[in-house]
Amino acid sequence: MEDCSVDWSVWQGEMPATLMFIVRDGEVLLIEKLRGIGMGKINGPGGKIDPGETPLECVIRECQEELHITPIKPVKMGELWFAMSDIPDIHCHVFTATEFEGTPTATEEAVPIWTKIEDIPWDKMWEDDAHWLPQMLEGQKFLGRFLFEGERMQWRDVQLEDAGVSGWLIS
Ligand SMILES: CNc1ncnc2c1ncn2[C@@H]1O[C@H](COP(=O)(O)OP(=O)(O)OP(=O)(O)O)[C@@H](O)[C@H]1O
Repeated sequence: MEDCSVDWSVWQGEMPATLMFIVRDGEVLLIEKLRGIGMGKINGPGGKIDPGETPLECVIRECQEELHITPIKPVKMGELWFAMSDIPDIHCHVFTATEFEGTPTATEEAVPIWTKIEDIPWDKMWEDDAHWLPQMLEGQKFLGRFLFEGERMQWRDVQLEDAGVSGWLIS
């Protein structure tokens, strides 16, 4: 991979966002995203953090809005730093949970898809996902930094456990 043109030591995401991956019985709750950034892709529920909201508050609200469920005791597992070419840079906080209230329901924003971990459809997801989601689903915390040109990943760096967590911008 070529050198990265981004100076990550001063990088600040312009758009704070969240993602949630609920895991139960060897399956993960994914969505087909019907609108917003990454429309048409498979991802976890999540979205932009509203002004005054914490990442935890945001990820719970987005699960309620997109799937009509409330995750219980979400755990922050990682940060994703996306330097983008055509949209603002995204600073995403990634959570997991094993319990939730409600029934995952299709909405105007998302269609829920329970997926066996071994059947995750990488070719329908953002390119970076294959470089941190498997590790996270095995319980490892992480910091992933990625440079995108449009929808194509140009550069990546993923740090696991303490090496990653110590780089988080928000604990
Ligand atoms: C570049 N590689 C990427 N890999 C994995 N996930 C990515 C991603 N780039 C963006 N994402 C996620 O996509 C959602 C966008 O937010 P998005 O749905 O547009 O926000 P929100 O639901 O608030 O949308 P509306 O403005 O209401 O349409 C948000 O979870 C964000 O973390």
